[in-house]
Amino acid sequence: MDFKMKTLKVDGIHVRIQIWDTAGQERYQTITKQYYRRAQGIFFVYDITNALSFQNIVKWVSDADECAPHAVQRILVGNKRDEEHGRRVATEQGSKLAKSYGMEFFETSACTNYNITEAFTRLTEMVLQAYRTELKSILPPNRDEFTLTEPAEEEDEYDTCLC
Ligand SMILES: Nc1nc2c(ncn2[C@@H]2O[C@H](COP(=O)(O)OP(=O)(O)OP(=O)(O)O)[C@@H](O)[C@H]2O)c(=O)[nH]1
Repeated sequence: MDFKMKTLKVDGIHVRIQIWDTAGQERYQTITKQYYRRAQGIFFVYDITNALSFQNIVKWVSDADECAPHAVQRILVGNKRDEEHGRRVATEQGSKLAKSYGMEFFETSACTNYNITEAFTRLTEMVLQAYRTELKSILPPNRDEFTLTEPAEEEDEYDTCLC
């Protein structure tokens, strides 16, 4: 299980997000489910060059449905967009599946950084929207903006991709 912190500025608010990268292997499934319980947003990520990873999304979504809070925000991601030559899952298949779940859909590349910030920003926006009522209750009066935490001076970038 990988864990990272990242500060994003979304809708004028500095939001510090905790990112948990859960293990994809079957044997860790019980532990992985524990992490869904406190999740506010989930990316379901498959590899566009691996049809099996796309088929497995159904299982991840069903686990999350079982364990995650009702208000959890979800986005489907097809990663490795830089490997177009090895593509096994068409963009349309991804967007169709996302639509069937009522999710937004991004194709990304962790290698070239394609759509990474966009996907994280969008999920953060969706979480802020979903938890707006709770957020308002902690906003100081007469403030249009609220810094949930000060941005850290230096933070890790997203995982470096060794590909
Ligand atoms: N070309 C390319 N390779 C990538 C990309 N993202 C990850 N990889 C490579 O894919 C391999 C698997 O990446 P991981 O991040 O370990 O994948 P994972 O889904 O977290 O794997 P689990 O730990 O089993 O859940 C590594 O060799 C990465 O370098 C990408 O966008 N493009």
